[in-house]
Amino acid sequence: AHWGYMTTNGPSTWGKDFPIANGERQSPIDIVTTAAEYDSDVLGSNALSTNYTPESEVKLVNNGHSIMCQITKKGVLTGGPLGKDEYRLEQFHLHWGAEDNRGSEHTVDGKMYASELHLVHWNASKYSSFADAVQKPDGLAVLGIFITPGVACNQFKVISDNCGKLKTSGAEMTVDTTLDPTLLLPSNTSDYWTYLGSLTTPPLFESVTWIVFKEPVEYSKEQLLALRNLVDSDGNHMQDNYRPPAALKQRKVKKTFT
Ligand SMILES: NS(O)(O)c1ccc(OCc2cn(-c3ccccc3)nn2)cc1
Ligand SMILES: [Zn+2]
Repeated sequence: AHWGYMTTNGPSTWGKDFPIANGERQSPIDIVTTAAEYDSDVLGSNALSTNYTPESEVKLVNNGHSIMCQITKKGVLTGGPLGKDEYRLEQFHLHWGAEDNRGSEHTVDGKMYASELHLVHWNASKYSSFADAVQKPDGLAVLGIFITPGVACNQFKVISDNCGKLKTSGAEMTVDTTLDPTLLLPSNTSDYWTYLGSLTTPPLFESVTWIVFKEPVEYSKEQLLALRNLVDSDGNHMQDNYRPPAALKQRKVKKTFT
């Protein structure tokens, strides 16, 4: 049966079809803030930098386990733990709960946020495409942004206002409006945790350099409700589509702030 987030096909069953689920660098993780190591050279050498071109139209897909925005413009992420390599923005998507008290994949000292936004990039300095990079240990970089209920996020409106038209799995649509991925980021992009991990959904490839921002962004209650009204590939409400934290094993989490 197709993997999902229900009792019958959820994260505890993924190891059957994807043995790497119990691997050495799985994601997400619980970020233990006191154990994270301040690493000035991650910060010092060159600050993390994003250079995104605003999308002139927004391509949205309900892929059965999340809502995804496919990126067509050139968007580059480099610096910080990525060094000189340039990672190209491929897509972004989210994970969320049925209620505000859960929904993020990474947790901070055990705290779960209502949702988590993932901006997925692939290493264009070393590989020829996302498909080529997706299985390489330095193939991907994902920005993790925590979402907490509050004021509406204007840049996210194009997604939340169209969830109603993307109800069922496989639904796609193109919205004729601009979207600047930079405006989906928190105001503080200097303070983050970073560690080597994996895709948080099957095939769980261990190819991701994770960069999780300390500062959450706010979405309105209505925007969070719009996500919860989506329908997954089994015809159920798409909710609680998050993987719980995996074992840290022999990894260190670095931080750029004291
Ligand atoms: N949640 S997350 O940000 O960690 C995250 C990010 C990206 C993901 O890609 C799924 C995927 C696509 N492909 C693929 C393989 C070959 C060709 C084309 C696509 N393989 N896995 C999954 C989870
Ligand atoms: Zn994700």
